[in-house]
Amino acid sequence: MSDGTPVVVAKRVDSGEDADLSEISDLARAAGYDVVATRSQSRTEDAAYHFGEGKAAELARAVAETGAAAVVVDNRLGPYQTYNIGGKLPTGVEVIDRFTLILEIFGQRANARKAQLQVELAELRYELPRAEAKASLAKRDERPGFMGLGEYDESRERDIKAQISRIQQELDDIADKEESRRERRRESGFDLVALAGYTNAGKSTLMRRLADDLDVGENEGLHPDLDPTAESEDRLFTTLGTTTRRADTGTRDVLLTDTVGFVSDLPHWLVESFESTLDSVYRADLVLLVVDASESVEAMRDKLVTCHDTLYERNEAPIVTVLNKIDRVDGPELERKRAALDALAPNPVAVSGLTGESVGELTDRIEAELPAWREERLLLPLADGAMSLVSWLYDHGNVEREEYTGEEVVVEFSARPAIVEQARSKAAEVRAPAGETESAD
Ligand SMILES: Nc1nc2c(ncn2[C@@H]2O[C@H](COP(=O)(O)OP(=O)(O)OP(=O)(O)O)[C@@H](O)[C@H]2O)c(=O)[nH]1
Ligand SMILES: [Mg+2]
Repeated sequence: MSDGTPVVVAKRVDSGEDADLSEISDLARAAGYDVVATRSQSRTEDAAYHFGEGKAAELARAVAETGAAAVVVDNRLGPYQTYNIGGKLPTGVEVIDRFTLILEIFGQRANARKAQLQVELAELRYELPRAEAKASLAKRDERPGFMGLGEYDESRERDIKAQISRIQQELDDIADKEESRRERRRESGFDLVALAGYTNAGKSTLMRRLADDLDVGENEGLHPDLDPTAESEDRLFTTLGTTTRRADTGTRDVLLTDTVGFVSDLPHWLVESFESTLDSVYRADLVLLVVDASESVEAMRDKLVTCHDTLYERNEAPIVTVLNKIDRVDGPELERKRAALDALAPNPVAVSGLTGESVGELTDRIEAELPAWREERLLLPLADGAMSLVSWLYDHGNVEREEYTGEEVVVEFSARPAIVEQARSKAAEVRAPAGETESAD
């Protein structure tokens, strides 16, 4: 849709030298736009135009010179500011703010039903205050078609609210199903580890490095929703949905989930719209917070703060910070960055997902940080069911010893506490199968 469409990118900062236009340009390119010009301004926000009125006129000239079809603004624009800037531009030229742009990218990449619903929900939440503004403008000035949203219609706000609650309901149902799936996976002895981090930090690359090469058929048999692929590209928001693969970290059976990256300056409602996707992070047993260590300390710090803010309220799991891309950083520089970021990223693991360097240290650390397993020893008669219990223990925990002595078998194993409880009742069942107990009558 927007492939190759020329756009002008603009950004305002309150003070200081030049605004950094690199991330917003990357986002525009990720949406498929061709960035043909950039403009920035350092001044306080203008109530009417956001930029100074002179800068708004300069944007219009840049559009005319380059034939751009839209102006992409990195700042948070109010509905009236969007309208006023639009009024300066040649007719038909759109004003796109940071959130609309991100929603556009998400919309293009949303394949699964859940992702589509989340994008739709975010779009509606974005539209609601604008529909309200449009209503009041229409009443005041009788200007129909404000911001290209179509004719003002009395019932539009009510429609939006009804759609929001319908989608919210459907997403809640999906979230419930996913929560029970996480519980089933835990009951089957898996630990759930999630990769989180800023977009483009290298999560998907690390995922492929950690995932064991179980063939897909076997993967599918175990868990129909496991996905063998996780794309990587030097592009923002390559990953949108969630991908889960098995990883062998030594003794534990880990299911590793890769998901959407974080990005700064997102309004609350946008993050909320992706809540059920982020649940795979919030409800994991351990979170690996991936940071691109090849960037400047300042960029790393800003991105870490964004990640912590996103995780802060709802995350329940311990966090291990992973400094990634160390193939691009020399030893002294890495040490300097590690020290500078010590407060935000205590005791990090430094790896390269691309070359595999130090990935072994990471798997050791994963094992060390996962919730502790309990040790247990069971003595079973060599009766019906004993062998299937032993193989169940192999599937759900870590069997350390298995010894046969004539009529009995001794198994020593470790597993998560819930599994140990289940094993005990299964063992009681083997010793005295239901219906065959002597005291039955
Ligand atoms: N040099 C180097 N490049 C890496 C490393 N890990 C990832 N990259 C590159 O960084 C870019 C982003 O990697 P991805 O794995 O797609 O990052 P991501 O965090 O999944 O990104 P999104 O899904 O877009 O949020 C790609 O070009 C990777 O090849 C690394 O350890 N070293
Ligand atoms: Mg990715």
